[in-house]
Amino acid sequence: MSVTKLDLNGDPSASTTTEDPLVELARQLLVEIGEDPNRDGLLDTPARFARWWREFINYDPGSLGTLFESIGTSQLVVVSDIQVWSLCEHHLLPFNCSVTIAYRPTGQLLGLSKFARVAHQYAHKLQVQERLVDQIALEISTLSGTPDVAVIAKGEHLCMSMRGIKAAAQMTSTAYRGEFSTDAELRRELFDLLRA
Ligand SMILES: Nc1nc2c(ncn2[C@@H]2O[C@H](COP(=O)(O)OP(=O)(O)OP(=O)(O)O)[C@@H](O)[C@H]2O)c(=O)[nH]1
Ligand SMILES: [Zn+2]
Repeated sequence: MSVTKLDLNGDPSASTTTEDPLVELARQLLVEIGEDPNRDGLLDTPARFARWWREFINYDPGSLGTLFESIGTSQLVVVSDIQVWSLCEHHLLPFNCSVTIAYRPTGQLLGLSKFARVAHQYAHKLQVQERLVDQIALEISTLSGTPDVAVIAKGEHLCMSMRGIKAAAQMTSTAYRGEFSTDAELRRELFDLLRA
């Protein structure tokens, strides 16, 4: 794993390729936990570690901008059970979430795949689950021009199940924007749909 540093004066021949600092960090980590980074099985591990971190934080959601013309109704649209992985910012351990996004497209219609792209985009950061749902809801609202957005996520955090209290549990967090935060009837409609 290497990082290419471009010459600041714009001379491409002066660019240098240096090792990603994450590689050395991983070697040090292995030493600290009593491992030998030079043993056969671990030789490529620091480079793999660096690659996975870069892959995680450099997630590219691709195109988010595809919008379709409004169909002129305020029907409820729900995209449910989008599976994402994120990292808890307290322990740097993974948590998985099943994310459900609902909106009333009074503005424009958002392409179906964009809901998953947005969910992954905000999962690919150090997170707490409450902020994850908030950020997804705001982004969907901004992209679609629709104030009425709800995001519900159900997650299991390895920092809770594999260490510490060692209790597997599901955490549900919600973000309601626009009418979803004021209209109990609309929320009930959403819950009924999710149960159906
Ligand atoms: N609210 C919330 N808490 C989280 C999330 N992810 C992890 N946590 C919790 O963050 C807390 C961090 O608490 P600390 O007491 O500082 O850390 P700790 O000593 O490792 O705590 P324990 O996990 O209880 O062993 C823990 O209670 C975690 O379970 C999250 O997404 N949302
Ligand atoms: Zn944690």
